[in-house]
Amino acid sequence: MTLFEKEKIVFIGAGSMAESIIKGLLKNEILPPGQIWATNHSDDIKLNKLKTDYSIEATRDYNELFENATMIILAVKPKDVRESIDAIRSYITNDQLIISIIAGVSIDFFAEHLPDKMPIIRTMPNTSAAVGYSATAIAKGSYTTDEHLIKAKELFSAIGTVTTVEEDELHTVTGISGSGPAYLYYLAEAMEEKAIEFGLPQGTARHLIIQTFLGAAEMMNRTEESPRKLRQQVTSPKGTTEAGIQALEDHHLKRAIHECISAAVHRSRELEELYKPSTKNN
Ligand SMILES: NC(=O)C1=CN([C@@H]2O[C@H](COP(=O)(O)OP(=O)(O)OC[C@H]3O[C@@H](n4cnc5c(N)ncnc54)[C@H](O)[C@@H]3O)[C@@H](O)[C@H]2O)C=CC1
Ligand SMILES: O=C(O)[C@@H]1CCC=N1
Repeated sequence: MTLFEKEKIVFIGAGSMAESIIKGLLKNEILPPGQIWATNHSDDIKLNKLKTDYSIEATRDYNELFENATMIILAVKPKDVRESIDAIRSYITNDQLIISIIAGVSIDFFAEHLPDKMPIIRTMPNTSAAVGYSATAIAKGSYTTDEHLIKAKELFSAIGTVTTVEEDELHTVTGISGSGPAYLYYLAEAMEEKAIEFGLPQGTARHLIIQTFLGAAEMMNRTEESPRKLRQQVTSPKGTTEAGIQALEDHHLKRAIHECISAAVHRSRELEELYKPSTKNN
């Protein structure tokens, strides 16, 4: 018997992250499409697309949606969290498992709005889930058992790596790996723009950038060397890299990156404040 043989997983908020996770679950045959259900607020096109593309079940009939549901994955935007919790509360019992992928919103917030002793797990995946490369971090709540944790880890392993952290560490995780793909795309965007300006065909530039990112990531993965050491190995005295890195230093890029991560972490903490238990101030 597989770990998920008796599970019915319900996605609340069938948007892009839910789709990425669903894709990973099906690709890795973690559970069959018939055991995956999804709903969203009003995006009929997306709901129908999920049904057609992945053969999963999709409905806005909550009686049908929650019938025999065992795991509920909350995947709405933070701004929609109160409305979605209000809508599902009466269908939830504490023999189910709640897993949130919502940035910033605390386990305590969900606990306050759901039945007593509710097992709740909070996670932070990233969009690379769509290709099986998410760096997901996972934190448990007070009523989460080892079995819940094992199941959640198995589930998110289908879309990449899983790292267990304390809940408070999820703010930093969000600033690093949750938002991280966007920082790297931003860098790729800038590199591609300049390559094209200097006359490289877009396709050539794209390939070279992708391979450079993959190669650098693989070097970090396979060697024990620090990123600083690896950077120094590229940098010949009076060579091209030295000239390039000097321009980055002149423009304080490292400071900008530090500020970027601080801003993202700060925003995650702000979201937690907005959705503190017993507040209605969003
Ligand atoms: N996009 C990303 O890179 C990542 C996002 N997250 C978190 O994942 C969550 C979802 O993000 P996305 O998938 O990008 O957003 P999205 O906008 O693509 O999906 C959200 C979905 O929620 C639905 N929705 C809104 N209100 C609802 C309600 N009351 N009941 C049911 N469904 C409702 C919307 O119709 C939409 O389909 C967010 O909370 C975000 O913090 C986490 C990690 C990475
Ligand atoms: O931008 C956001 O709020 C979400 C959380 C991490 C990545 N995207």
